[in-house]
Amino acid sequence: MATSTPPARDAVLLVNLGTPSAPTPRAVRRYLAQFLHDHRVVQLTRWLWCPLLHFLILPLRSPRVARKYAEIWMDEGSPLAVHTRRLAEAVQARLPDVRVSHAMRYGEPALASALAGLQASGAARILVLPLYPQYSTTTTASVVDVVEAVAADGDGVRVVDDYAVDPGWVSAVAGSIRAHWQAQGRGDLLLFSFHGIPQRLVDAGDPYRRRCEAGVEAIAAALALESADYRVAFQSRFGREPWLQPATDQLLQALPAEGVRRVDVVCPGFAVDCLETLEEIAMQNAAAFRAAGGESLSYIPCLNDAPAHAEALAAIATRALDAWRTGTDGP
Ligand SMILES: C=CC1=C(C)c2cc3[nH]c(cc4nc(cc5[nH]c(cc1n2)c(C)c5CCC(=O)O)C(CCC(=O)O)=C4C)c(C)c3C=C
Ligand SMILES: [Fe+2]
Ligand SMILES: [Fe+2]
Repeated sequence: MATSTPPARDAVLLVNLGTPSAPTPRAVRRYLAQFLHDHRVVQLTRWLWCPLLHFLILPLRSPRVARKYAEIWMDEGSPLAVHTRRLAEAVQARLPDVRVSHAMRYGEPALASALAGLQASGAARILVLPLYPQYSTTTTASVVDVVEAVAADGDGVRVVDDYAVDPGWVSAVAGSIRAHWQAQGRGDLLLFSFHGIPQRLVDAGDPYRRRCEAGVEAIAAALALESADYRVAFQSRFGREPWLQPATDQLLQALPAEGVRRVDVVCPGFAVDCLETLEEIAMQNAAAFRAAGGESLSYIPCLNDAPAHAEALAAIATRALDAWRTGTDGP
């Protein structure tokens, strides 16, 4: 008699930011509209922000950003979508007794539907693992907003809030930098570039900058780096208000005058490669660095679906699920 596999009682849902479904102005506009209506991302009041967004930002930005997506688009889709899907498969291979899937905060597969689907399938424990190593109100808290809206009492769903100094993840990032240096040679300086956020949010208590710096310290220690060997900067500024400093693009253009001819750039805030790493860093900033007198910018890819990354995330999920099952952590 044929037997069917019982549904896994525990589930892990990897959640990434999201990305357009196509490199076209229309698809980019749809994605940006959802993203930029999130009050965790833009805090302006609706009556001020909506006219600006609908009549100025979306019409002007969507075609320009669509051209950038077209430059990095893969045969199977947007790099962020492709790498996130492959990462989820790699984590699943390491957790045979748990159902692993992925969802996006903006766009598809939608986080709310993925959660509702897991609940309907009878999963007893759903562990949401946002693919943001460093907690921020702009990213992780926005995932929590959706979780709380779908699982009103929080019962059966938990969220990992941060893994900025998790030893497995730190060792995976350090290992990827070491491997890059072995294969490509080492530059004069290593730049850690993180996505920025408005300085105003950090002043109001967002721990993001501290979490980025704590992670850098741990990675630098794992690589036995001296403080002169590396710098930290923040990229991808959006809007006019002050964002975290120093800005990656400005720092890169100042480095040649300080005698830095070859720079290595790693982006440990991004779990997988995306527009902000492949286009902004590896294309745009690399060209600007050379134009400012630098010789070469060597981009160190994100962990993507590397075995060490999948192992680190699987271990984080296993620890959280074990603590949940045995009641050895708080709710
Ligand atoms: C890794 C963490 C991220 C933080 C923190 C973050 C904050 C943040 N982002 C914007 C605005 C935009 N970000 C855009 C792209 C984008 N952002 C992240 C991650 C973080 N954002 C990723 C992974 C990506 C790439 C997505 C992809 O499809 O590859 C964009 C879209 C592109 C563009 O129009 O330039 C915007 C807009 C704000 C305002 C913000 C904090 C307040
Ligand atoms: Fe609106
Ligand atoms: Fe962003």
